[in-house]
Amino acid sequence: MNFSLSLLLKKSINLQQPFLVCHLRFSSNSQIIRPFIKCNAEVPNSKISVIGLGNVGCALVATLLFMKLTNEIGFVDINAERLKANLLGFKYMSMHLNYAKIEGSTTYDAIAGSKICIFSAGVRPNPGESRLTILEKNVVVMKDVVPKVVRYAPDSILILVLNPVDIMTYITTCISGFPPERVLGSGTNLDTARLRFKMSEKYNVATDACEGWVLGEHGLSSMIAWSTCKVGGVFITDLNPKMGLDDDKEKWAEVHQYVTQQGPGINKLKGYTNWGIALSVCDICNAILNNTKSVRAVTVPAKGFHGIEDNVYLSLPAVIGQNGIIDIVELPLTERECQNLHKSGKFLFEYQQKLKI
Ligand SMILES: NC(=O)C1=CN([C@@H]2O[C@H](COP(=O)(O)OP(=O)(O)OC[C@H]3O[C@@H](n4cnc5c(N)ncnc54)[C@H](O)[C@@H]3O)[C@@H](O)[C@H]2O)C=CC1
Ligand SMILES: CC(=O)C(=O)O
Repeated sequence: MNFSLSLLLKKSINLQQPFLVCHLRFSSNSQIIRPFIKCNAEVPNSKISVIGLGNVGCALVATLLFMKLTNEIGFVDINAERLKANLLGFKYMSMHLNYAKIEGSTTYDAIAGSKICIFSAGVRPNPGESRLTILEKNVVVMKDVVPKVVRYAPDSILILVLNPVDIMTYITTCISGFPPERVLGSGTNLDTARLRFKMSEKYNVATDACEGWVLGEHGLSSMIAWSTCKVGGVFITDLNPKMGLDDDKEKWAEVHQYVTQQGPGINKLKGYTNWGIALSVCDICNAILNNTKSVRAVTVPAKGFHGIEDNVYLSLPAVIGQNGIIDIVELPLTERECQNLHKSGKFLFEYQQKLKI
């Protein structure tokens, strides 16, 4: 018991009236928390909203809370009951993690004024199916959802998670009319993490000692830029010039298989994936909110980079800050890597072209 509380209790036991006086003194919030400035509208906005509170959306909100990235979270879902249950769960969770204002609703006022809106509403592929099989269904969802987000959060930065994420980024850019720097896809940030994880296992070192990029589609046509892979600052191709090739004795090509099979593999085991993508997207949010200018592999319009001529959306390393995508890093890829990136672009562009938006 602290000193003032013990005094208060003593008084309340001995004398009825002083207790009442004390009680009245502290009954009004406005007297305890006294106004200091007239309005705090100048405080930078860090509200993050999630559209679609399923497996991914829930993992995202939980991770945002754990990371204490923002003190204002909004979310929307069409499933009112699940939404209400999760809203209560998150509110109680936030009590243990300091102050955070959390709003959840089936209507879009919950996301009003957001700095960042993350899209995870829609369907996921059935185990064993490609992400591209859900393209048309998720286009329908985005046609419904994006205009509402634009209306309620017109200045936000949009992050796509919904699959197939690269084409969804293209569609959202078209529907929203937002400038391309404010629409990005989680893309191969997750695949790049999976690559670096595998490298760290192989060399028995920390993941931050491993570099390297997975680029192109977030899917089977992605490619690993082997020439960029480093461990402890050393280019692996200096030690093994055959890295990633068919006659590579270290069989690095199997790491590409590993990377592309993680999503489908986890999906087969539990029906969905959520934890890795949640942290991957929170990492992008951190770069935006704190203007860190971190370089991450995210889905961007790739036309004009590496000789790509089609208006296709692919993952390339991008510098991310408070306004979204600031710059794109054009890596010095080998000819073979460039060809693989083009193949991935052609593959996605075929799907993109068939769409009616
Ligand atoms: N890019 C990536 O690396 C990853 C992408 N994903 C993708 O994220 C998406 C979501 O996956 P899960 O969360 O597992 O699915 P889920 O089925 O658990 O959640 C989807 C949520 O969207 C809601 N929803 C559907 N239509 C809506 C609408 N019109 N408006 C508002 N809410 C709506 C549903 O009620 C549901 O709560 C899938 O497309 C999945 O493939 C998942 C993991 C990783
Ligand atoms: C589902 C998905 O896209 C992934 O975990 O890679």
